[in-house]
Amino acid sequence: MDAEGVLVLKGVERRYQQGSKTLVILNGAEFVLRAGEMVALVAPSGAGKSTLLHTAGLLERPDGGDVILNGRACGRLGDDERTAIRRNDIGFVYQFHHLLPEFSALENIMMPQLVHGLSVKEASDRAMQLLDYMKIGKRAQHRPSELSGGEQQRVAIARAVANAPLVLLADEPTGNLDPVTASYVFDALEALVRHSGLAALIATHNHDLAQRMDRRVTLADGKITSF
Ligand SMILES: Nc1ncnc2c1ncn2[C@@H]1O[C@H](COP(=O)(O)OP(=O)(O)OP(=O)(O)O)[C@@H](O)[C@H]1O
Repeated sequence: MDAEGVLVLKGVERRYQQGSKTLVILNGAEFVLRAGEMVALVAPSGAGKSTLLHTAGLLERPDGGDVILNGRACGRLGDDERTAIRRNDIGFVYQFHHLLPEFSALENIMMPQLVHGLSVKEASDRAMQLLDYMKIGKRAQHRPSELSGGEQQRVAIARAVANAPLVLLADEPTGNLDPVTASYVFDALEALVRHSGLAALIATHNHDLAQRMDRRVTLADGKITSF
């Protein structure tokens, strides 16, 4: 691993073209996420939080600079390599759960593990363990539509960590929940991250949740700063 951190952004640039206008979203962004660390990303709407998470998570390619995961420079790798790294090393949680509607909670969590080459028994055991850990073991056979919003998000979180990634990236993981449910879901997320020693970067508008993380960063003028 890079001695500096599990995820390192070095001078990352990201621009979008809107007609004749160039929007500069990331402008030499520097960031280090260390193993076991939970960092809150708090910034106004439109500041570039999703862009940052997508670039750090190899869903988008930086226009300049580099994203270094576990010591490996990933910015200029080909699509296949980026996809493989994403599958193995990065877990994503979004504001909306994006679970597959026709599959049960258990099956949704098993899916990435089966793609990863685990046997059905191994994947099922691990998925059940995660559901129990998230205190929704009794909901294992329910489809997403049969779960509450908070339960759906717990399943999405369990799915994101099922492959034991190095880094968890979350984009407003509780943004769609009422404050009480958000707090419970965050409890479960935090317990899981702490228990597994994952490094996590979590975008949130919720200042109470941000306060519970190890440190807080923001985005201003395309740069990442602590506050
Ligand atoms: N594919 C794209 N093409 C053009 N502009 C884009 C694209 N994606 C994002 N943008 C613009 O880049 C800026 C940053 O967007 P981004 O979604 O990263 O912000 P955000 O901080 O996550 O916002 P929110 O909190 O509202 O989700 C916005 O002005 C957005 O309109």
